[in-house]
Amino acid sequence: MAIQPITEAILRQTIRKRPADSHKGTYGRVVLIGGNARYGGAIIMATTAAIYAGAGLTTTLTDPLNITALHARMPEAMVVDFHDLKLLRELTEAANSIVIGPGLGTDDDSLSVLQTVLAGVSVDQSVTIDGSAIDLIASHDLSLPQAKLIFTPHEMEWQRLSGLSISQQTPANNTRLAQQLGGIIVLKKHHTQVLFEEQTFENPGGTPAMATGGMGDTLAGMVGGFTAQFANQLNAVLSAVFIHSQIADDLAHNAYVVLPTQISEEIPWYMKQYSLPQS
Ligand SMILES: NC(=O)C1=CN([C@@H]2O[C@H](COP(=O)(O)OP(=O)(O)OC[C@H]3O[C@@H](n4cnc5c(N)ncnc54)[C@H](OP(=O)(O)O)[C@@H]3O)[C@@H](O)[C@H]2O)[C@@H](O)CC1
Ligand SMILES: Nc1ncnc2c1ncn2[C@@H]1O[C@H](COP(=O)(O)OP(=O)(O)O)[C@@H](O)[C@H]1O
Ligand SMILES: [Mg+2]
Repeated sequence: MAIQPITEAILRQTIRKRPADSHKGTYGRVVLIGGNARYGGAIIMATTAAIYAGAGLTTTLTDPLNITALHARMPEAMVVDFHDLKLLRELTEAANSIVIGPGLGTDDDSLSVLQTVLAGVSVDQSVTIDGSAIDLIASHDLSLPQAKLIFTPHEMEWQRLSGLSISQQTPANNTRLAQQLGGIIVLKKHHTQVLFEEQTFENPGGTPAMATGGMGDTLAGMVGGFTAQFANQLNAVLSAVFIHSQIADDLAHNAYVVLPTQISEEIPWYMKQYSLPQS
């Protein structure tokens, strides 16, 4: 099947005006898990993006070293030590959308956290698997739960997960491996592709001004926020991918580099534009 572009029409169908009779519970409980002692910034950026993307209630489970920094930047987030596996399981089970992996790391503690999350998720939950969580699944050959799975690998992470070297990552090979894995695959690169069943979408936007650590962590948080709010999971993911790079392209008109946190701050303005009736 031909590769389809992600279009603004998909965003207009997805990001709708909020009903007046609604509350934070209407817009989803997002739980994000990651950020070890070395990579605290990754989970802070993912959490920031989920909140700016409109998640109703956001809880982050991370290494205790990151709690003060996250609270200082995002008081909207609730924060818990990810070593408390009982609480991790409880919070994960209560979530609509889970994001696991930004800055999680790949040591034994990280593996226990990931295994606890994967054991607790259920079919109705969205689970976005990013960064270190992809690496752990690949290196430990972990079995995947029945849930609405979304993987967000860059090309090297896709190599580890699929076994396809970057030069083997052709459309036909990618589709075959994506179907074997199941779920939605966001293959991040210059023109990011989104694979679901037999369909492949390509993001028309994106700029090398985005090549800054944390840019993918930000996308993972946006995917968490959008999948919590918008029922059509494929359209939610396509919308997150499109807006993420559209903001970057707009900022890059006048800026040599675009920071991940700058993207997050712009998300509500772009969502508003897509939610307005077309004149
Ligand atoms: N501030 C923080 O806390 C941050 C924390 N972070 C966290 O760090 C963890 C590890 O994630 P990671 O992505 O940094 O490392 P890894 O998976 O080894 O990938 C890099 C290797 O892949 C290769 N490569 C090939 N193609 C590529 C492509 N298209 N895009 C990207 N890379 C590509 C690349 O090749 P190179 O050209 O550099 O030789 C290199 O060999 C993860 O949990 C993440 O969330 C980061 O987000 C940074 C900010
Ligand atoms: N040259 C580029 N053109 C378009 N998008 C890019 C470019 N370089 C990086 N990006 C985007 O930035 C993000 C990088 O993701 P990732 O490597 O996971 O970052 P990190 O783990 O540091 O947060 C992806 O969304 C990717 O599409
Ligand atoms: Mg990444």
